[in-house]
Amino acid sequence: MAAVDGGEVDHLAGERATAHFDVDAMKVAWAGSRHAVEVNDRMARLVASDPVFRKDTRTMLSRKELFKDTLKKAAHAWKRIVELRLTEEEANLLRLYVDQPGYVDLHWGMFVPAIKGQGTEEQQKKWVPMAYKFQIIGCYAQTELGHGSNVQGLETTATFDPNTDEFVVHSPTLTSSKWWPGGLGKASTHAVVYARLITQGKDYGIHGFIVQLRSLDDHSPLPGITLGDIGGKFGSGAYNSMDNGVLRFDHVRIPRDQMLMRLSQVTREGKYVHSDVPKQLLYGTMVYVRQTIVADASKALSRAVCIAVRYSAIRKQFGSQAGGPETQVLNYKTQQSRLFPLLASAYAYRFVGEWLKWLYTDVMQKLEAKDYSTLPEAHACTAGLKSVTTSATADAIEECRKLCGGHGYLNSSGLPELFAVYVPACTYEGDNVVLLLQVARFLMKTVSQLASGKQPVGTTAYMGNIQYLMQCKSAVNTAGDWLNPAAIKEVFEARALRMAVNCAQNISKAPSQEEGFSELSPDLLESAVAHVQLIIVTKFFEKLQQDIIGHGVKEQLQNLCNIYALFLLHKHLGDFLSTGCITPKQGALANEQLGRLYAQVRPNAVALVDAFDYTDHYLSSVLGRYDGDVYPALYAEAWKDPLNETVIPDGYQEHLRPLLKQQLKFSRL
Ligand SMILES: CCCCCCCCCCCCCCCCCCCCCC(=O)SCCNC(=O)CCNC(=O)[C@H](O)C(C)(C)COP(=O)(O)OP(=O)(O)OC[C@H]1O[C@@H](n2cnc3c(N)ncnc32)[C@H](O)[C@@H]1OP(=O)(O)O
Ligand SMILES: Cc1cc2nc3c(=O)[nH]c(=O)nc-3n(C[C@H](O)[C@H](O)[C@H](O)COP(=O)(O)OP(=O)(O)OC[C@H]3O[C@@H](n4cnc5c(N)ncnc54)[C@H](O)[C@@H]3O)c2cc1C
Repeated sequence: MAAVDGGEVDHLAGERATAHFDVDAMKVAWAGSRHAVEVNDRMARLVASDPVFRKDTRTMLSRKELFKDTLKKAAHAWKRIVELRLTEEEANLLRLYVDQPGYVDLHWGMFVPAIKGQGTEEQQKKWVPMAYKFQIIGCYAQTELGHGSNVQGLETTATFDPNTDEFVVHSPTLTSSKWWPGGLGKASTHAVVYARLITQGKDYGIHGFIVQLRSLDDHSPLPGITLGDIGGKFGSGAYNSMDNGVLRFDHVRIPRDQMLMRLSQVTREGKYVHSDVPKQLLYGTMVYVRQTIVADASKALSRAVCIAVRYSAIRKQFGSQAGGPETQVLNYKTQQSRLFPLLASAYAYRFVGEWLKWLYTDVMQKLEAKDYSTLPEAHACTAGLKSVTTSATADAIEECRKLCGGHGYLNSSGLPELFAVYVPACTYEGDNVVLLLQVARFLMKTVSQLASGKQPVGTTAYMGNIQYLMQCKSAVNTAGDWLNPAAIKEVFEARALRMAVNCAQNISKAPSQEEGFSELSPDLLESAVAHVQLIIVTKFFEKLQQDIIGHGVKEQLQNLCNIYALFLLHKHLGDFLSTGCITPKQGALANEQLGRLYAQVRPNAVALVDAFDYTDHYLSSVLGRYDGDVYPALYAEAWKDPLNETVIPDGYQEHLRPLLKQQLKFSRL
């Protein structure tokens, strides 16, 4: 079934007819199962057909109107979820297709997971049902005006008072004001607040506390609490639907049992007791969300690519000398070499996101059984993949805007808003550089353990092959040799390992480990990126080993996988050459092969984006319409702008007319 909600004529029918594969089967490969295709399709259509979820005028709304519209949509979504008795999977998809950031994201995405992950069973029994019924609305209040990345540097205090069996939550300085939490500004009634726990005169560092912020009767802030929105953000529409907030506490008292006590407890007497679980589990909610952000990266990227591919097939510029028809811009090799790697990346991120979800579930099961051994790997993978996929996706959305020429700059193309809503993903849930440095630390630790004979496992298992990978030379002789997965994997592994080992050796020459790490941090970032790119390439190859059904589907995915890997090789040629993994000639052969692969993708490009199965409502782009009827839609859209409500603009009488009617006063004019 095609995701049409556009017009009658299919201007892209010719493009669709040239596809060499079964699009419906590709939809299954993309979504993960036939069931997933069906649920996605049903939820997307449910949203698209409901007038409350319209978003075509969103960028023209004022901040207040936009926020109210978000409240309306969230309440309506909840009503539909309850009425239709949607499952959690369906409800989550409904939220996704409503496509408007709002307090519910933080309520479900962070507040509830924080209580589930850090609360005792008793605390979960008390708070989770209320949150599930929306009797309370929660947010995740960690970041402060003065500190975000450095969680251990937060300043808010929660001091235990044994006389009343309460914690006193306080913001001692301006910089300790909570700043940024989504949903905090106007909607939330409660928050999980991260604060320094002080008891019996000692500071035990950061812990989570459930704090009520607003009255459940009239929504006014409770005594001692100052609350507000932190102000307008980048772009029109976009993330301005979210009430990111500021919060200050003036000696606010909460019962002792509102400290989240799964990891550590404070007794009635005020004694601090730490359980035998690693203290990093305090960061568990962030790990969970980073994993969902990787899955979301493929959504955002595929959306931008879908728009750019369809429009590039419609848009024509220049023609034959003989005055023949103009050329579709998609036929230009430059357009292909900019666009097809992004198409391939969308598929790559989709599959690595699927794998990461599996890894996360596996780690959670192990944690339940008190096996904490895979926690560092889970942290490194979520942090690294979050960083690499969001940075590349943000860049890619902007590239798609440029690929759409001037029209890409119009709000009606959908790309400006998509970009504005997406870019903060490079910052929230951990700044991408800070997170890559975490990966680098993990890599340096792994390298240092190699000497002691400890065999690395999981995504660093390749490092165990150090003898071979440090000296191997690629055997690629022809462009076609680059189609061999083993040839690609070998050079990606050798590059990642050699970069990590180089860093480790250079760090060891520094006066101290810390100084060396700091001095080498730009190189460490690149080393971390190389490791993460290897993971993505490897997971794509592993996906191809699975049972993939449908005419031509596997072949298309193989092409995309090769494009993804060879594009990275081309982009980071300096790494591969300087580490001696390949020769300049082999680099040139990879580029030659890339060109051939682009030619194979060309007739399939439109069908490959159709396989994302997006409705026109979700894409919200006149350029990315399923039917390709771009020009009438662009033309009609312009007339909807509030500026066109009147022929003569507001301000004509005051500012334009006097100017035009002025008497010339300058003699020389
Ligand atoms: C319609 C209704 C529908 C309803 C239906 C239902 C709908 C359902 C809806 C669902 C919607 C979902 C959508 C969500 C949307 C989200 C939106 C975005 C929101 C954004 C939120 C945020 O933006 S929220 C704040 C995030 N703010 C950070 O992200 C701070 C980063 N900053 C750090 O994270 C730490 O500050 C940093 C740097 C590690 C240093 O940590 P540190 O100071 O402790 O120091 P060290 O670096 O020394 O680490 C010491 C040792 O801990 C190890 N380690 C560190 N972290 C670890 C970890 N996580 N796990 C394990 N181990 C870890 C490390 O590897 C070391 O290990 P070792 O000692 O062995 O080497
Ligand atoms: C849209 C949005 C929504 C958010 N939602 C929430 C929320 O719901 N709840 C919440 O608690 N927080 C939220 N945040 C806050 C967010 O998590 C932080 O902004 C983020 O973690 C980055 O921290 P920071 O702002 O302190 O950046 P900083 O750390 O101040 O970064 C500034 C610069 O310094 C660099 N830098 C910092 N440390 C290092 C280092 N060690 N080495 C090298 N370079 C470094 C960074 O790379 C960056 O270039 C949100 C933020 C945004 C933008």
